[in-house]
Amino acid sequence: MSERLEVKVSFAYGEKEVLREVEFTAERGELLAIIGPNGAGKSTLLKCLVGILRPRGHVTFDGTNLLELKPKDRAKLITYVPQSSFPEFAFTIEEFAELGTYATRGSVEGALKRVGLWERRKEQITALSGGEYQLALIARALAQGSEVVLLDEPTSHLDINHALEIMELLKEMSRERIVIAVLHDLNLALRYADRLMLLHEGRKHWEGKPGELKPETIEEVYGVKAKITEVDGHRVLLARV
Ligand SMILES: Nc1ncnc2c1ncn2[C@@H]1O[C@H](COP(=O)(O)OP(=O)(O)OP(=O)(O)O)[C@@H](O)[C@H]1O
Repeated sequence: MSERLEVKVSFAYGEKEVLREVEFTAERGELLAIIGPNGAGKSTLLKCLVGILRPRGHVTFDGTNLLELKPKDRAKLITYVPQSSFPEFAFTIEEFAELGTYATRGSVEGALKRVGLWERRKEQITALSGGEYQLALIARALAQGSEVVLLDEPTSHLDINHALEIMELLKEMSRERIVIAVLHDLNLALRYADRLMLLHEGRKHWEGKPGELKPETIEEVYGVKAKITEVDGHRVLLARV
């Protein structure tokens, strides 16, 4: 088994071309961060990977083009955690985690324990704070048991403590699967990702390890002056207009 995701996709909303031959690979054991300015196509890319949108091209895992699979078969291999918005329906935390297509009792228990919500499983999902709800979303993805987990801005709306907690969890999850997260916080991306892919106007502008990102690349894409320095062994990005 190659345990590798190979992607080459293009996508248009009607006449509007949004992704242009975006090509990359991701390996098991890797946390890949997708970064880029607003409107670059990051969310669209995740939706294409998971099959919510139908791109041109291929999304291949271990030699199988996921785009050709039935949704149920695809769900075994790839899971998507959307941008956090609170559910309108009344579920308990446990029922919510069971919503994944392939969740089993055992996998739900393991997932809720992993994110620290097992003791609260009988509470209503609406009783959770934003950060806790994000953990419940991740538990639902974990319970599904997929090889590839995609997350759209998993740390948005979270305080720094909860954001770090989520990133630590993603890092741990990535040891035995492929985790791909859209991140707006470049410092979290620099600190936690094994690799970064920078999208700009629907194209892959740059790809590399956090240690390889140059301030000029940030300036080209975001239009801000950037400085990258090191604090406690981590690369830190400072930006100014
Ligand atoms: N349903 C849609 N119909 C038409 N255009 C859309 C649709 N959804 C997104 N777009 C457009 O596609 C482009 C890419 O949007 P997308 O949401 O993928 O970007 P993004 O990089 O995730 O942005 P952000 O960081 O602001 O969330 C934008 O120009 C957006 O206006």
